[in-house]
Amino acid sequence: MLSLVSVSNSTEVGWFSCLVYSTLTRKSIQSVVVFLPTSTVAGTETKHRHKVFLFQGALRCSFLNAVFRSQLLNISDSTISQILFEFLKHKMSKKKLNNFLYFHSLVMADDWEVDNSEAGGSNFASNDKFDFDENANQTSGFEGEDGGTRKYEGRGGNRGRGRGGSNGYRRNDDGDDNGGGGGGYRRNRDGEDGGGFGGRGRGRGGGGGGRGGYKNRGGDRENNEEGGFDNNNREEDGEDGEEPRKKAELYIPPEPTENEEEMYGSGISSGINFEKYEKIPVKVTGENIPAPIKDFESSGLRDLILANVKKSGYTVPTPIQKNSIPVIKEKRDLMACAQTGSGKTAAFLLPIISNLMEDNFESTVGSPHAVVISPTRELAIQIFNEARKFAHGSCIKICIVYGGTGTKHQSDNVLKGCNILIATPGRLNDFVSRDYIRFDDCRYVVLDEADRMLDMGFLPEVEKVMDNPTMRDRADRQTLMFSATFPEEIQNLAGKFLKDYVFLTVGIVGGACTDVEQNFYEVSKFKKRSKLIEVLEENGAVGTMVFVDTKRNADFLASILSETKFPTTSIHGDRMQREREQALADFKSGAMQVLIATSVAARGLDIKNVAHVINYDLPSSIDEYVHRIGRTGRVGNRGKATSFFDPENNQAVINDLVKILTQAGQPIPEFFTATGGGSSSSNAFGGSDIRNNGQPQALEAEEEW
Ligand SMILES: Nc1ncnc2c1ncn2[C@@H]1O[C@H](COP(=O)(O)OP(=O)(O)OP(=O)(O)O)[C@@H](O)[C@H]1O
Repeated sequence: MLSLVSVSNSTEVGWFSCLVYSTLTRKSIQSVVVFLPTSTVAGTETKHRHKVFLFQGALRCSFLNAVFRSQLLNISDSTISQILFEFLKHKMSKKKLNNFLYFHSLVMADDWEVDNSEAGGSNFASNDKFDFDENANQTSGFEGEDGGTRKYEGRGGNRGRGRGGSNGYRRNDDGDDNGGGGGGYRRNRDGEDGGGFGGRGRGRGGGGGGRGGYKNRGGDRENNEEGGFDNNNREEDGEDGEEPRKKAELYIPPEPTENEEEMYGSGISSGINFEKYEKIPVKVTGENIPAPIKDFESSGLRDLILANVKKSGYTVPTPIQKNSIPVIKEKRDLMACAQTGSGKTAAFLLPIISNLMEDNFESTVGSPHAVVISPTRELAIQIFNEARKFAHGSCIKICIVYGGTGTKHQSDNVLKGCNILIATPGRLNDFVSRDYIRFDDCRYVVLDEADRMLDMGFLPEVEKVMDNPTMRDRADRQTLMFSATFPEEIQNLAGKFLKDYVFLTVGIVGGACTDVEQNFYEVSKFKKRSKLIEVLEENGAVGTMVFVDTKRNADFLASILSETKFPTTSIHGDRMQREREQALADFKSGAMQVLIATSVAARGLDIKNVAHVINYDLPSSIDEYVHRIGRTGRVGNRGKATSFFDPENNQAVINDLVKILTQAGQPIPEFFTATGGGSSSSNAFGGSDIRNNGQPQALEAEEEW
């Protein structure tokens, strides 16, 4: 049997020798073909050298990756062997080769090396004769294959995927899938045979598009929220330089709905454990703390808002709302922390809208009265929709500006009048620098997911906003910060933007939602993929969010799952904004059962019917874990989270996980202790008012948590 192994770049050479060694030691494997960018294979065990066939150069890597992945995509072995044969014989034309390079956009998943064990054996018939000639393969004639815009039109045989270019990972058995680029990974069962192997039928396959980042879209200067973020390990755009840069796309988002049913039907209905919120201990510290409200009716919110609250299906305020609403109404600054899915958005929007209605400030074009900043575009859109529903029927105008979209459309909206502006920081600063937006009238600055907004990734953008010459002094504005997690070091940083603030915590700072059942499996990275399918089979796939660490793995897994019975899409920072929104819409509507996501979707997103969150890759930060699993089990509903614990890579987070599990009353997996645990990042969660200025004022009896 001939086994195929490939490494894609020199950074992977480290694990390479071990891989080759372990591959070779498996008795059934007689030969290993190695495609390397350099001749680094020298370190391979010499006794196996006779079994190793070497090919050098990036093209070989791309090609073999393509072949390798083709196999996963169910191209028959005979097809692969034919391709390989042709290739090795130097008879393959560039045109034909391109046909297979189509797959390259999905072959670079981080865990791809694991496939060596699962799929590395290509099952070539042992009598396949390949004339391996290392030197003869040095010249490819295809260098730069990844640099330009690749066209993968019409060559079929390989199944394209997706539909209409909008969202990827869909099957299209009709073969008509011309839809504008960027969809990627389309399946086209009837792809035109452009001369490839085994192609048949008609239609246009391809699509590709790939990753590669999309800086400079529409001339935006935004940065931070652009690429999404992966737990502070943001993959830089075009990092591997192997794939074409995504074309800029002028995306104009659809107009928000005016249909009341849609507007008010978007929220999650409160669940069976909603009443348990009342038992969560609340602590408030600071000077002259306003008393909490008991219900919406006596909250002092304007009647119109109360009517809209009712239309939203809210009958009782959650603890964060009971305590925040009076603080904000009384024009105090606030740093607030409450568990995921407990209604923080309404806790700041309702009193701000009410105050603005009362104060009736004069409006100046481009000078909003309140600015809400969110770390991700999708969260900004969600807050925008929430604000629209609470302000519906009033004179308060809500606007949104966020990256990945046409600037003109958004600036036009802002210039039509804007009382409350929801923004991602990059686009906000871009608009400020173009003088579309000023902060002279800005009475409220809200940082949603405040700890994220103040961490290293976003802090410079936030400082830019706060230090803008037009920004009102902190004494003349209210600054409000909300999150489910608030590490002490971030609280320290936050202090400089706040004045005489109230510090409010519902439950334990950074604690996980107790309505989420948390399960763990010990899974090595080599087994994650099959485990994922097993878990989906067991639990049902509908409403499952799967978190992975890298954008490429998100794409890769989505493409693999789409080959199964689970309709799957993905969201991450390298997808076009149109695709991101479409992916979310498809997941929300149920058209897609599974959403594979990077951490760009970890915070804030409030999606109905998310039944299950799977951490395919456990995040290294416990806060990140808390946010991710908080996509389920919201407003008193029960949810389930399953995490794959990789003993090789996840030791460092064990102690923090143990604390989180203990606090949430969840069982601790036995293998946590068996594997010995790791060091805990001491202040990773928990905490109290860092000002330590006197006794916390317990507003409600403290109960066991
Ligand atoms: N008083 C209430 N009664 C019933 N439902 C509510 C109430 N307040 C908010 N909700 C609903 O609860 C859901 C979660 O609210 P929200 O998104 O504001 O949570 P959050 O605390 O901001 O969560 P996260 O930390 O994940 O951002 C939303 O669907 C919202 O409409």
